Amino acid sequence: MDFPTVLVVDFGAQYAQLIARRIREAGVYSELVGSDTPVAELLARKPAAIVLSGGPSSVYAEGAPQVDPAVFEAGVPAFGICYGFQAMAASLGGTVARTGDREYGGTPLTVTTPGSLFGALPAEQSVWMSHGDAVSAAPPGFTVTATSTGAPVAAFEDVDRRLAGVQFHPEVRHTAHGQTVLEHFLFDIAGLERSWTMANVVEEQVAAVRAQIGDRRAICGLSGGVDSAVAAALVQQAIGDRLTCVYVDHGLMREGETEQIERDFVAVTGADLRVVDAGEQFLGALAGVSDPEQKRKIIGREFIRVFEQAALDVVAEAEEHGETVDFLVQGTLYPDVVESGGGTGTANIKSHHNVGGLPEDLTFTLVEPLRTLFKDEVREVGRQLGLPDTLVQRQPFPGPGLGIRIVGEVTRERLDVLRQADAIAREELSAAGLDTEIWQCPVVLLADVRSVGVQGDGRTYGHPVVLRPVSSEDAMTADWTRLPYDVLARISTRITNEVAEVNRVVLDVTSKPPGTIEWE
Ligand SMILES: Nc1ncnc2c1ncn2[C@@H]1O[C@H](COP(=O)(O)OP(=O)(O)OP(=O)(O)O)[C@@H](O)[C@H]1O
Ligand SMILES: O=c1[nH]c(=O)c2[nH+]cn([C@@H]3O[C@H](COP(=O)(O)O)[C@@H](O)[C@H]3O)c2[nH]1
Ligand SMILES: NC(=O)CC[C@H](N)C(=O)O
Ligand SMILES: [Mg+2]
Repeated sequence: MDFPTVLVVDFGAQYAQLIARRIREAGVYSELVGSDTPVAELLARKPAAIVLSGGPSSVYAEGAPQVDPAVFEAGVPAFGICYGFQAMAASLGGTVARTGDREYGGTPLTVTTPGSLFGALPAEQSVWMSHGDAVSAAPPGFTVTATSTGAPVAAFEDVDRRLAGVQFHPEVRHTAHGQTVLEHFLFDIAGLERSWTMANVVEEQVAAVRAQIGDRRAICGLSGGVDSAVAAALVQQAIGDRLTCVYVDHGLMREGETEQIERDFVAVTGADLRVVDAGEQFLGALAGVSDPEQKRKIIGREFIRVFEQAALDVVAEAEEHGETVDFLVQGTLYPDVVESGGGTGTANIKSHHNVGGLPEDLTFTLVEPLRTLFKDEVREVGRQLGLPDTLVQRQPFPGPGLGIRIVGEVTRERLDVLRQADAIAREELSAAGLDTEIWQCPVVLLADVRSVGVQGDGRTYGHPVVLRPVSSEDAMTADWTRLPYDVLARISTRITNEVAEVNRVVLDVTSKPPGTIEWE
């Protein structure tokens, strides 16, 4: 590790990676490690500090993951959050119990002793809690610095030993002063300094990709989206023209997408791009399939089949013979990984085509330089690489495309209907200047639902489309965007007038959680 690194020990929280990301935001490099990592291995990495994450277990339960006191004896600064706070207390001689006073969501916190963790922050503040257990007695040597109704010991610190912890979640935005508390730990208790920026990611990843691929060849799945554009630009910097980009037109794209990629990406980067028309192949494989997970796996598999063929073509054209292309570059981000159940002990919410949807017989070695990052971090990497805002600020569009926005079987006719409705919604949202305000706005066709309408004095029996405008910072959580009524009205009128099969437009007003952004 070249930069002082804070290791976040992941006890199985959906949001553990958020902690690492907030630490990086504070200017200190951070990575996750599994909670089963042996202490010796942990310490051998010479972490600048250790943060213990939240998690679903109860420390006093049999088999619950524990923290070896050796971690604290080694003199490494440590910070516990929620479960990590409780595990720290238990390990150092404090007590943890089920208090019966659960706290979920926004909770008032009273700072009893400002100390180093709270410093000049207000004595009363709102924090985000999610616990049923609580520390009932702090370990010897610690000062209790805050309290809440359900957590008599809601924060503690032992500045001499450079140890501290909190029951609440400083990493979530809903905790008013969360980032400041985290920074107080990093800078005032652990004594670290700001030593890292997104520019370091570029340097470090370019070097890592160079070491991984060497003088061999790679192909990159390029979608025209932000993540693959940034991944491709980064790998291009590492291996130059030994990278071939492959854009798969799987027939599930939106209107104008294929033309746009040529214009935006190739013009800017001069990349070697091949466009593969695989519409027949994908639609054939999806025929008769309605189950979302099955669709995702089929799409993930067909993508790989196309990449395999493209790799053979690249080899056939290459001057040196006997070569193979063994590396596949993908713009995989951390949310794709965690939702596919790829975090340490996290649930499978949906199989993203590029992670959980990959076929078992995958022979490519994956190159995923953005795998630990969140979208806004990737946008920053893109800017560092000199990509223009038109590319870097694009709204996300999922790899499986309109295939997971048709609830029911995917057919060519249904895709045409959805494509028209989607184009109208996008056109009106752009015209209203709302593109930067919304994260993305999926338009979903409820192909198996019909409702009665009246148009031109006649009866219609058509399908509804759903508008799903969301605001988000990183796609891990989202809220539905309060679009102006007149914009909604224009979209609705135009879709029902211009798309013959659609006679109803509905608005999705669900946040994430409980809903996900895409319907499938
Ligand atoms: N049509 C496509 N052709 C080739 N590769 C694709 C295609 N769609 C997706 N991929 C691959 O799958 C990865 C994940 O897709 P995803 O949609 O998450 O990222 P993206 O399209 O690059 O960015 P964005 O999130 O902005 O849409 C991409 O980074 C890319 O490597
Ligand atoms: O490349 C992708 N392959 C997928 O299989 C996939 N599924 C969801 N998404 C995108 O991920 C973000 C979170 O979406 P969800 O709330 O629906 O899980 C949103 O931005 C979604 O558009 C995908 N992107
Ligand atoms: N979010 C957490 O880390 C929860 C910790 C523990 N399971 C509790 O309920 O108190
Ligand atoms: Mg995409």
